[in-house]
Amino acid sequence: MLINCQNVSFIREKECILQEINWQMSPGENWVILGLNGSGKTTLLKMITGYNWPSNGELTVLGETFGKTSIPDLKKKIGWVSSDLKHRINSNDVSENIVLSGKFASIGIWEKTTKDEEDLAKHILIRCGGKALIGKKFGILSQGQQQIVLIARALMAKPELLIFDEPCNGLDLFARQSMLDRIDHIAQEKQTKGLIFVTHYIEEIPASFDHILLLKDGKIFAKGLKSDVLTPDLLTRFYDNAVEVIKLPDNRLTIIPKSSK
Ligand SMILES: Nc1ncnc2c1ncn2[C@@H]1O[C@H](COP(=O)(O)OP(=O)(O)OP(=O)(O)O)[C@@H](O)[C@H]1O
Repeated sequence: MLINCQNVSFIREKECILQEINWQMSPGENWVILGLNGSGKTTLLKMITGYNWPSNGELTVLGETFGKTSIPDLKKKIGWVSSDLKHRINSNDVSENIVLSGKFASIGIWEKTTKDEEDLAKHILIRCGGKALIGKKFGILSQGQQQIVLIARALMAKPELLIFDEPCNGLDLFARQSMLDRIDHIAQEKQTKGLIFVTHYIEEIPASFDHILLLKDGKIFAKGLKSDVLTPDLLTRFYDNAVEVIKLPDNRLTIIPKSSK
């Protein structure tokens, strides 16, 4: 099991932010987490990555049970691509060095690196579609290019679990499509044991993500196979608004509010 949440709750300032979460993710599965603003997605991810500690219940991630394991070791096995990270990166660092820093799970490089490690960083950046970014400072890159660097940085650590937290935020239509294709490609190449993709938009779900977790008000509203969860009935109850589910030509799905006429 990659993730095993058993009755996990997270309480802050007397408020139950996550309530009795029961969720299992097996190796080889790719999950999408969907939920409205404030539903608890980031809180759950922070718990899985060792930044939040469960208030109740038992949480096991990559075979390590919280309370019995070294969290820094666990953090190294998980890659997290989020736009939050962009603000913490030194804008004067060149792309390949940012990728290289992923090996040490650090911001910036504070350890001596070998030529092999430097070559590997460039190789991963090229594989992620970032050949033209080598030698360029992070600060001058477009949002889409910065996301490519962050994905390559996450892969540099050879993570067992890779999390994409709203990776298409701020991307234009075409940069978004190429980002989604890239994520799909990483999934198909099975570069990690499992992937988690957080989004607000159903049409962004790449074909290789076949499991969905719906979070609502800090609770699991539904979980399971995409075909069972993304139904008009269930989503209408989830959003408290009548919606239609529409299949796009490339088999992706989208939803639109149902006309009241
Ligand atoms: N440390 C904390 N102390 C108090 N409240 C918190 C804490 N962390 C999160 N919350 C609250 O928990 C709720 C869930 O927040 P969270 O960021 O997990 O939602 P989210 O689903 O990721 O939302 P979004 O889609 O807007 O990113 C929010 O109401 C937030 O204010």
